Amino acid sequence: MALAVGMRVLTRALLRPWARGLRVAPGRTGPAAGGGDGMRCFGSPRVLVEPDPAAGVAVVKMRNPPVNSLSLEFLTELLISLEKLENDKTFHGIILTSDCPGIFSAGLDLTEMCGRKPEHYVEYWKAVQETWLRFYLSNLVVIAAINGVSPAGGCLLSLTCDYRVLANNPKYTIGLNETLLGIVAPFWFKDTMVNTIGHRATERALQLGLLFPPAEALRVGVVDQVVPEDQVQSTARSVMAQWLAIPDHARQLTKTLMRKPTADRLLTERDADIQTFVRFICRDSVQKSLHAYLEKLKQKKG
Ligand SMILES: CCCCC/C=C\C/C=C\CC/C=C/CC(=O)SCCNC(=O)CCNC(=O)[C@H](O)C(C)(C)COP(=O)(O)OP(=O)(O)OC[C@H]1O[C@@H](n2cnc3c(N)ncnc32)[C@H](O)[C@@H]1OP(=O)(O)O
Repeated sequence: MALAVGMRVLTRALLRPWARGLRVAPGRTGPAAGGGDGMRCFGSPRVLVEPDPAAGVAVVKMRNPPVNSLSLEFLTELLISLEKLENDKTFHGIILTSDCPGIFSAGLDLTEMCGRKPEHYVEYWKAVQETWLRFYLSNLVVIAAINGVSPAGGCLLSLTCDYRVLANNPKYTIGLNETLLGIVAPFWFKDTMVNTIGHRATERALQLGLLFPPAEALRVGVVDQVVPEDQVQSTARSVMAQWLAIPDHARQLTKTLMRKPTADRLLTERDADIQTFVRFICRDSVQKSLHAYLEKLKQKKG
């Protein structure tokens, strides 16, 4: 039932005008296609997929410049790429990384949550929920090669992965900083963090909106490994090899066992969660905070 709802969201998304023609952009043979068997890169305007069929792995590169903000279009393209890889028996794992220098993802796109109509907020939030559910419950091994800053929704996306490798650069902070924007991380953002770093550390991190630099992120457990910047991709590949060496059915069932209770909570409260989001985001005070935050980002340049 829940899966059917998810499929409907995805199908509707695929029917949108801007989603048409996203299917497979003919590409070059991927540099990541180490097997050299000629399988081509594919993807969409904002998501580049570099397949390595010999290894059963695909590198999924987010390229929604300047900051990989998670707009409705971008989320839809990510979902389409994930679904395509999940439906192709060649692939057992994906490495999620960024094509935007210094930025993994700036999180949810603030322009999707500012000055829009309630119907838009409903549509956007459905896509955010769907992305979380799909990545969190994916049967594939998903490893995040975090090669840039990763606040809020960017951090959440990496927390849906099975393993996080972060580049050792003090600028590459990671965390759920929603409170700094005057907004609140929904319960499933919070639950994902609790499942990763525990209750007390999450309570502190979320209330203070902490963005952890690499050493601290490693200490608290937000990431699993910190490596020199030029070793992020190779480390993600070695970690992937370890994970793929485990019998797939046993690993998948164990992942489901660990994650299903958390996902089920959103699946059963999906509509209520949308209503909560829309009510919250439509508040004048919240809109003011978000506008002010966006303005501050823009003025930073001037
Ligand atoms: C009562 C119970 C309630 C329960 C709760 C219910 C509902 C919950 C309600 C809401 C929850 C919603 C959850 C949201 C989670 C999020 O992800 S919010 C987004 C948080 N993201 C951030 O804080 C990051 C902001 N960005 C930055 O800090 C910097 O941009 C950067 C990522 C560090 C990069 O810096 P850099 O100097 O390289 O670039 P610029 O800052 O110059 O940015 C370039 C360009 O991009 C625009 N931009 C940046 N981030 C975003 C974004 N997230 N969305 C949209 N646009 C973004 C920036 O404005 C610049 O634009 P330009 O000036 O037009 O070029």
